[in-house]
Amino acid sequence: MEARNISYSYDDNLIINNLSVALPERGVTSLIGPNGSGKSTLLKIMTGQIQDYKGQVSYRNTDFLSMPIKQRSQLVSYFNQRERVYGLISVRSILDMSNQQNIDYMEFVNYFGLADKLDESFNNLSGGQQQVLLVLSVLIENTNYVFLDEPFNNLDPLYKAKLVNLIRFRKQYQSFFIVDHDIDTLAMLSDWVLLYKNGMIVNGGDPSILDSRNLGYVFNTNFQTYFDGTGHKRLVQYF
Ligand SMILES: Nc1ncnc2c1ncn2[C@@H]1O[C@H](COP(=O)(O)OP(=O)(O)OP(=O)(O)O)[C@@H](O)[C@H]1O
Repeated sequence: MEARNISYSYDDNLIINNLSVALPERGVTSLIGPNGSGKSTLLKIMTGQIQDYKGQVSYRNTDFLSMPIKQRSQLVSYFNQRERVYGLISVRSILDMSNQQNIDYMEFVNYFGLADKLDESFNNLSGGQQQVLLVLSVLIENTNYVFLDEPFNNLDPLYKAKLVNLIRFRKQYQSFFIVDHDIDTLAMLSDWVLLYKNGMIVNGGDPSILDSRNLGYVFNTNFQTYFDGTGHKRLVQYF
């Protein structure tokens, strides 16, 4: 899937500036950049929720917006917790609504320990449980491309580890495009990292590009990198 020469403005503010990106058919690509810089906007463009952009989003050389809605919804799914609030709807109904392919989702429900919550309303879940449920409802859509906007928000270390491991398993079959501010988690999970600033991708490569110099440039603040006991490069922000 490819976005080519994308530009987008809200009112007269240019948010995305002639950006091009190609996503592979499998694996995890992450997009890292400052608050309010346009990352969610880019995801909305690539998933067809914003359509009045300049440039083109295509899948195997076919314009994405020209595809029938059904085909688009089998190709891409999108998660953004801020935009999914289900109030009194039950956990089971939320999952059933997403389950267009009739898969047995109980394995996922059990994996996240939500089996006893199936008949609870969305409002009665904790923040982390709501987050996990919503990511899960996107995963069971089982699309080729999965766009996740801040999937690790509100997750405790166990939930985070479970979600990371689930994505690691599923990336063999699907392509994930993830926006998040949890840089340490993205460094361990991603196959490719894109650094984003001022409406443009300013750097891209494997997670080794997440060093103090590149991140300092993107965020205008200070980072230090070090190697942990397992030999993984880790990153800390210092103040
Ligand atoms: N519907 C809208 N109308 C007008 N301006 C908007 C709208 N949505 C977003 N913006 C503005 O566009 C800019 C980019 O927003 P966006 O949500 O894409 O940023 P982001 O990089 O995802 O930020 P964050 O990391 O804080 O989630 C912000 O300045 C925001 O205020």
